[in-house]
Amino acid sequence: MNIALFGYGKMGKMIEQIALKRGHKIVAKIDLDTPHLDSKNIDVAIDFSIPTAAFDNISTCLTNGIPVISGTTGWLDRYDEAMELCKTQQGAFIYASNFSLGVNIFFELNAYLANMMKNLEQYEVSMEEIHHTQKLDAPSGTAISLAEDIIQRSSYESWNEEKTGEQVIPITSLREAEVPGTHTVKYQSQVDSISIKHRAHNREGFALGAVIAAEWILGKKGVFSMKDVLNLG
Ligand SMILES: NC(=O)C1=CN([C@@H]2O[C@H](COP(=O)(O)OP(=O)(O)OC[C@H]3O[C@@H](n4cnc5c(N)ncnc54)[C@H](O)[C@@H]3O)[C@@H](O)[C@H]2O)C=CC1
Ligand SMILES: O=C(O)C1=N[C@H](C(=O)O)C[C@H](O)C1
Repeated sequence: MNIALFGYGKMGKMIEQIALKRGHKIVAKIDLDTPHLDSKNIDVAIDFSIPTAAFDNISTCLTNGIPVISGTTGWLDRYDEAMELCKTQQGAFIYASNFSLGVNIFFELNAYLANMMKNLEQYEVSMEEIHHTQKLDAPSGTAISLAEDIIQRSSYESWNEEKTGEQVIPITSLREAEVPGTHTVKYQSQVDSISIKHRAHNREGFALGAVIAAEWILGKKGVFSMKDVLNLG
């Protein structure tokens, strides 16, 4: 499979290593100093760039008929537009706030727990995410996905960086050198607390998930999620 990388930073480099090991070729690396996209010979594009560039990168791929996988976070105000474009172009597109198998299992666990807790008013939910200090967005895309999955299943109505009301899920974002990504969901009552936590040890899980998604999307049309790729839930 011939892959174009949008963003050749920490994730782009890790994806390159894993893609090569799985027998794929990197035919284009698009970054700030190498912005040119020659759409010939590209089977699929993988975008791990920056929040302000993600939509344009996805849009370039879809208008050139290239299936695209995006892991960039912090651009979701334009997600609906990306879905529409994918439909009108009859393209193929997957966005995931987190491509690792472990976090996708954690998403299922979070949803299961949210269903169990939804009528237990003595518990209040809160969330914490820790990432490296170079991260541009906060809260993390993964924390937002976790919060939205709880909101769908409970009387919580929104999330915020602070506890601004009864029905608000507070998300604390901490930045510490070199942390690849740690997420905790905590339910607390007067008498006890229940926590679930996922800690990434490195970036390999994210990168492997993105390459597996790229392999999976070949020959498909539509907007998909990692749930489809991993056949979860
Ligand atoms: N969904 C997931 O599983 C994961 C998502 N991420 C997200 O992926 C993104 C990238 O993460 P990292 O690689 O750690 O960041 P990074 O900062 O190491 O790399 C980003 C790269 O994008 C480049 N870039 C800037 N403008 C660009 C443009 N217009 N087109 C193409 N490239 C451009 C930068 O020069 C840089 O090389 C972030 O949004 C991060 O939150 C990171 C890890 C896992
Ligand atoms: O920026 C990162 O590094 C990460 N970003 C994603 C997010 O915002 O959730 C996924 C992962 O936690 C690493």
